[in-house]
Amino acid sequence: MERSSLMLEISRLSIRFHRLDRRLRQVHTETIHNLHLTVAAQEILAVVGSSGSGKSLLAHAILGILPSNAQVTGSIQFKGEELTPDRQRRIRGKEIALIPQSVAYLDPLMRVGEQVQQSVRQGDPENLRRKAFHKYNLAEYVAKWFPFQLSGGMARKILVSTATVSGAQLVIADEPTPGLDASAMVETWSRFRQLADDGCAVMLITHDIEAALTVADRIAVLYAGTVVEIALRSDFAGDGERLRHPYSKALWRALPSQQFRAIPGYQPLPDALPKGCVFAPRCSSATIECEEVQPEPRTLRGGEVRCLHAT
Ligand SMILES: Nc1ncnc2c1ncn2[C@@H]1O[C@H](COP(=O)(O)OP(=O)(O)OP(=O)(O)O)[C@@H](O)[C@H]1O
Ligand code: NI
Repeated sequence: MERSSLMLEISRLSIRFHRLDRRLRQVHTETIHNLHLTVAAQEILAVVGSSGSGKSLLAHAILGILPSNAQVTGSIQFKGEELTPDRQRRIRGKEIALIPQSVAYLDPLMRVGEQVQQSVRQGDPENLRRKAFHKYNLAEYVAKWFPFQLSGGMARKILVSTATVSGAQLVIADEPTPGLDASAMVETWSRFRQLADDGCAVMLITHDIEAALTVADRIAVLYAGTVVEIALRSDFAGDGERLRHPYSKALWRALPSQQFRAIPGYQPLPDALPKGCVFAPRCSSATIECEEVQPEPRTLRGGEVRCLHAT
């Protein structure tokens, strides 16, 4: 991918939490470690991973809204320049927009139409808000409502509309579709496609790999706080033979359409990570080396993989 078209470039990102244990000793848990990924303009990158794999933390790190006991190391670049805390504050909600996982992020004291209109930076706010409402079949009078009057699905539509009318160049959507009916879901995906086609970079965070495959160009597979593979959408086919990492293959084969072949075991918790490859304890092809060494990401067949044995 051409460097100039890269909107977001993350390398060696780690997030550690400090807290005191019962004996008032400092303990650290590393919830994201040595994570790499890129999102280019005109691209939808899906970040998939099971609950607790670090998806929301990744989004919050990019926006600079992690809790104060989180320590971030590594590099996050936006349009080729480091995202410092100061720059994050300046461009958040403007050049970079978040569709948060929780509808609790809506301002409870502001009418929802106003919330959507406030995020518009280019064009006529009311006109853009009306169009967004129309596409989502939201009645015009809903604009005057407060968040507590909305159903879960309506609140979700407001959140997506707020981000998509903002004119941001990078949109990060953290599980944007729970509570949406099928037609609203299709509308959301087509909005994201439209944004990307207009030059925006979209990062779609989801645990729903099938949903990701309907809309994403590339898929980053997150496991225990790190990206184990970046695959192309077309790699998720057949029996998963084109996928590079054993965990991605396992995710694919566990889907209902692929006969639910789940692998035994659990994703390790941040405070009990294995010494070597994070997936080694569950991997049927793991060797002694895998238990000792953390594999670095490497390019393979047009994607990326973090596995010593992938071919
Ligand atoms: N403020 C915090 N302090 C300590 N640990 C945290 C904090 N917030 C999150 N974590 C831990 O970081 C890990 C990743 O959390 P995160 O919310 O990013 O997961 P997720 O992939 O978004 O999950 P889900 O799909 O359920 O939304 C979890 O193990 C969680 O317990
Ligand atoms: Ni989350």
